[in-house]
Amino acid sequence: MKLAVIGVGNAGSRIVNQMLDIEQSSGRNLCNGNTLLVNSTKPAFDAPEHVPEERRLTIGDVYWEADGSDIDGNPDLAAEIAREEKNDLIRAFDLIEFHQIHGILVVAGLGRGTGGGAGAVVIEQLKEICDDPVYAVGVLPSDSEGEQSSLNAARSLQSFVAAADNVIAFDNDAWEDDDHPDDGTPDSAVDEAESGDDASTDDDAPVAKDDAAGGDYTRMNVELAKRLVTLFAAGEIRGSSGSENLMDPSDIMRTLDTGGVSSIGYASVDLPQPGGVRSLLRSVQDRFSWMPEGDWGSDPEIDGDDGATDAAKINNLVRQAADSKLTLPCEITSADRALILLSGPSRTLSRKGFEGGRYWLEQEADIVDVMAGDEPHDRATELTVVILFSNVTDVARIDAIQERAVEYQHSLRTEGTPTGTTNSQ
Ligand SMILES: Nc1nc2c(ncn2[C@@H]2O[C@H](COP(=O)(O)OP(=O)(O)OP(=O)(O)O)[C@@H](O)[C@H]2O)c(=O)[nH]1
Repeated sequence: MKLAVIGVGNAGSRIVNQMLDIEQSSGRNLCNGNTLLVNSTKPAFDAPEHVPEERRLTIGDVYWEADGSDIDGNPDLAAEIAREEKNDLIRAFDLIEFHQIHGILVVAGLGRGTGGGAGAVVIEQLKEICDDPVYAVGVLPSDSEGEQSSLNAARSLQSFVAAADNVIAFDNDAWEDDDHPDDGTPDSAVDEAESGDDASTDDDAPVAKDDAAGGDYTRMNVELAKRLVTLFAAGEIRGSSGSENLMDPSDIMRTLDTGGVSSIGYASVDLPQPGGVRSLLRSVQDRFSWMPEGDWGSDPEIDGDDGATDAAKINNLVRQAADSKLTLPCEITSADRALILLSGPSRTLSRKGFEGGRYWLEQEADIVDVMAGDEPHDRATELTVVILFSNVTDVARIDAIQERAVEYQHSLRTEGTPTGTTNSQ
């Protein structure tokens, strides 16, 4: 699938930048340069910067010059400024080659001002000028950010859901937790680790908390970006061979057609690598992407000639992805639709295992509409399963944010003074 990706606010800008970093390193072509950042300040990046200067729009300059204030956590002011500077937004949208893409992804953090406030206006404006679906990624603040952040997030999430075709959510609260490495790790993954299998759901690794300037979020941004790029760029790998079960953009669009809030699960397993001359040939080929995929004869060690083992591995990986820490932890049985993507070298993509995993998910999550597709990636060193759960409705974290927001709003009305805190980036 080809998407234009637009980051709004600091979080949105960093996550989009991280997506582009992964797009480049994984050899996928998700957006073909169709990127844009919209912000009220200059964001600090946690990866090499991939969005050229001319694709970065700064809003609100006139305000700051006039009265010295800035958005500083106020989504209403951010939305007002974005509406007033609508013409600049529309001019910036001209940089997007709409004929090249299937949809647009707007990425923003919802706990403060610019992402939640201006982000909603960006989505509304895009919906007015193009017929392609506009999806959003909404990052929910962690509990420690205080009541004001919960109120901002509750309100912004509502406007994102109303304006966008679907909102994929990421819960900082669930992902920042490095004190409890077992939190969210599925029992199956623990079993695997104990039995020596190298399958991983990536959620058992601690989240890095280094410096300011977005450094606290580096690990989270990588995890989120990896899931988004693997899902949306399925089939956009340079030099990948065809497959009868190839993931089609229309399947992803149909899955997201439900509207509402969605969540992503992910699991991967390393594959044994070839040695000797085969390895040398492969590394030469990797350096020169114009070289055709080599067929150097079969190597039973990596070619997965044991169909039963491959089928079991894939079946197991689907279960692990469903049980993994989701971008937004939720009750998967409350999803309307799901989509399973399997990515890896074509020789390891066992149809039987995939169908088994799909059947398991249908039963386990009680979802009638489970779509599935694969992405042959002959240079991949791992087998990956991504599951998209669309329109999940049983989400404890969203309930908690809404409750906290209502209580805070009530306290503002009765006491008249804010009791929450807002954190800057
Ligand atoms: N996952 C992730 N979350 C972030 C990151 N930066 C900030 N956040 C979250 O996103 C929310 C919004 O923060 P920012 O993006 O810095 O704020 P903003 O939208 O630019 O708004 P203003 O600071 O008011 O201009 C915060 O409440 C955090 O929960 C990031 O790099 N990654």
